[in-house]
Amino acid sequence: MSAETPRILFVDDDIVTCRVMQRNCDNAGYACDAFQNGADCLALFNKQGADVVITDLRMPGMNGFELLSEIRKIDSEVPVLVMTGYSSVENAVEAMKRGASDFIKKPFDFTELKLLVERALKSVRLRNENRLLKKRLGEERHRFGMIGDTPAMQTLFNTVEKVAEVSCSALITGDSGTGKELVARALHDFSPRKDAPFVAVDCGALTTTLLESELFGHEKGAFTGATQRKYGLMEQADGGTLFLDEICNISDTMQIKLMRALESSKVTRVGANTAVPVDVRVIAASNRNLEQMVEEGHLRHDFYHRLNVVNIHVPSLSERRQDIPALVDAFVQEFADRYSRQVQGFDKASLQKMCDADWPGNVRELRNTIERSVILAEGPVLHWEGTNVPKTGSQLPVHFSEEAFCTLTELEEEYIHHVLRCFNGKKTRAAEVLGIDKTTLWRKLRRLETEEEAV
Ligand SMILES: Nc1ncnc2c1ncn2[C@@H]1O[C@H](COP(=O)(O)OP(=O)(O)OP(=O)(O)O)[C@@H](O)[C@H]1O
Repeated sequence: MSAETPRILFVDDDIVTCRVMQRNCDNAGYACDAFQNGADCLALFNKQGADVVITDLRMPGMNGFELLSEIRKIDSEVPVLVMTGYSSVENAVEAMKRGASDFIKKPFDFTELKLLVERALKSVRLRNENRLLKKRLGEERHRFGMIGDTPAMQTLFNTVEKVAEVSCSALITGDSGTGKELVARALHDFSPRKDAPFVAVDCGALTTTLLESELFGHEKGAFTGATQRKYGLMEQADGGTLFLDEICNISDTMQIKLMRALESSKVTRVGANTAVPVDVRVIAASNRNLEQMVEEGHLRHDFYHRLNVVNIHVPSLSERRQDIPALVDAFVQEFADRYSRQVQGFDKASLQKMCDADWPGNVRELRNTIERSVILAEGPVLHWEGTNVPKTGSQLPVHFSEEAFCTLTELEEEYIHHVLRCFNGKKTRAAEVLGIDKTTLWRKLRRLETEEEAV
């Protein structure tokens, strides 16, 4: 028997009908199990499933309607054909209402039944093919681990595909949370450099001196605290990709040093006399208008052009609202799995509100909103009121006292540390929950540390 042999479960309390049916099915090339009661059929269906179930309606014990309802609880799609010797319109209507795919009047000849079985099998085949096709289409549309069905995202995916092939520098622009880092990773993962490291540096998080030592490394004794040689990130990324995030925050001195390293493909560790050859592809990202920064003199013209060989712009979420339902679905699924929550998705009105909202924090903000909704879910259907709902006191995770007051700065410090503690010090997660980018969090923490040192 081949794996494609259709499996039929047949139920009729008359033993002769069962035997005839089995014989006819054998001859027709179906694998048929026949039962004289609904409970036995249900037990096997529960264990192995079937391609088609054919059941009589009037039977002692579990009748055909009850069997149909039980099967529908397990499988909402398997075709169930009902047979009835007491053919009445009411029975047929009732059977179809309960989810039967077809019905047949008794007595019938096998050729007649076979036609119905073939029709049912064909509809199952078509549905499966359709699903497969949709899945394939979906995979094509959701490329590089990114969701995006809109023309803007399809254009982006095509550009990523082309740019990934070559090793040129690329500048990724777009608002915070639009997915620039995902694009950078895709450029690396789909490039010939994919087996070498992808090294990301948050340029906004480090002072010029620290960034220099991070990027270029240093020799033992190069400065106080340099107790041993350190290989810089550029050397670590050798053969791979160096991702410079928040490039707009880099100082003039560093722009010059970095440009020199990129032009010569060599780095000089801090405190070293000789340069070491490196082969890195540089991808930079910024959420600021770099052309304007060049015009205003905050960014070097030559540095900007060195990075901007190809510009990949990631559109903000409000420019591609049609992607919101697919993103919502994917994030609901992701967080339902992660937090083991039995949730189906948002109700229609909430989904509409999500599609209409502005999402200044873009995909990151949408993702965080969904994560929160899934964690706090009170039932299988999620509900979202919108971003503009004022928070009541009880929703705030801090307790305010009428006797003791603190400054906003103190409150901010307290809250940042609270969130960091909740996420075991993980700054990326903390920044997401706080609704700020990583650089801003780093800056705030640096400011707090400096203030503590000064006390
Ligand atoms: N198209 C997308 N499909 C699925 N997830 C996405 C998509 N775009 C962004 N995300 C998710 O949104 C979050 C923010 O993305 P990412 O960090 O790449 O943004 P960014 O533009 O680099 O942000 P920033 O400028 O603040 O560094 C991440 O969790 C990312 O996985």
